[in-house]
Amino acid sequence: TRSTRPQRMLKAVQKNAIRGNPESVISAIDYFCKHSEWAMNVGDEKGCILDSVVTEVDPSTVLELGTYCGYSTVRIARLLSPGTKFITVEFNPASAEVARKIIAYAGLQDKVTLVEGASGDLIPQIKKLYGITTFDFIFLDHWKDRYLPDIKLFEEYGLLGKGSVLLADNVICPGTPEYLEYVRNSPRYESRYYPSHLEYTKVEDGLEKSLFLG
Ligand SMILES: CCCNc1ncnc2c1ncn2[C@@H]1O[C@H](/C=C/CNC(=O)c2cc(-c3ccc(F)cc3)cc(O)c2O)[C@H](C)[C@H]1O
Ligand SMILES: [Mg+2]
Repeated sequence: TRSTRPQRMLKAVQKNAIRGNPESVISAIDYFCKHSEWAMNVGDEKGCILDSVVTEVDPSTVLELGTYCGYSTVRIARLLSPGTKFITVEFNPASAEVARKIIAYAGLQDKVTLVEGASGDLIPQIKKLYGITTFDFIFLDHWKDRYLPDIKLFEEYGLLGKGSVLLADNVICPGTPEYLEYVRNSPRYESRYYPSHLEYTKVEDGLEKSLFLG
């Protein structure tokens, strides 16, 4: 049967990247998306903003919602200090399998815990299952209508501490209007918009960084 786009992306990584070299894995995926098939990775332009926020926060605990093929997982994991706890959540088994292979090809499998399942099911159990009290950095890149319900779960289960940083992809395209309205109007967050473009295109998009004030 015909391969899937994530499988073709994995093949491109295995063919064009150097095993154990995260930069080459990132470049191989960006090249594939620019010259072969567009895919919904955060991409190189927004990826640089992601890199700068991760570097600035230098988190001890990280959560990513929506692993997809692992592109942003590799971008984040390559910047983390040793001993950082990084959990990424993906509920599509086929995506999770491709992501595991791409993360492993980059040599970052020991830095990442990929959990297969739905964020809504996992979030209430994270303290118990992983011994994490609060997250220093959270990257939201899953279904856009789930950003708001999930941030409310973070609050409900006490997973945010003073200074926790949330970074949300696609706040313009496809857009996350309810989430934006919430973080921009809630007195519990200080939000800032980083203008950019939809991955591999000239379409306007951007990232919203929200600092939890406690
Ligand atoms: C239980 C559900 C919630 N809990 C969940 N728990 C765990 N994993 C979850 C959950 N919800 C979803 N996922 C996983 O995350 C991935 C899904 C990611 C979704 N991303 C987009 O839709 C998007 C679209 C465009 C775009 C822009 C313009 C266009 F023209 C076309 C496309 C651009 C972008 O940058 C985008 O990130 C993966 C496929 C899916 O299995
Ligand atoms: Mg995205």
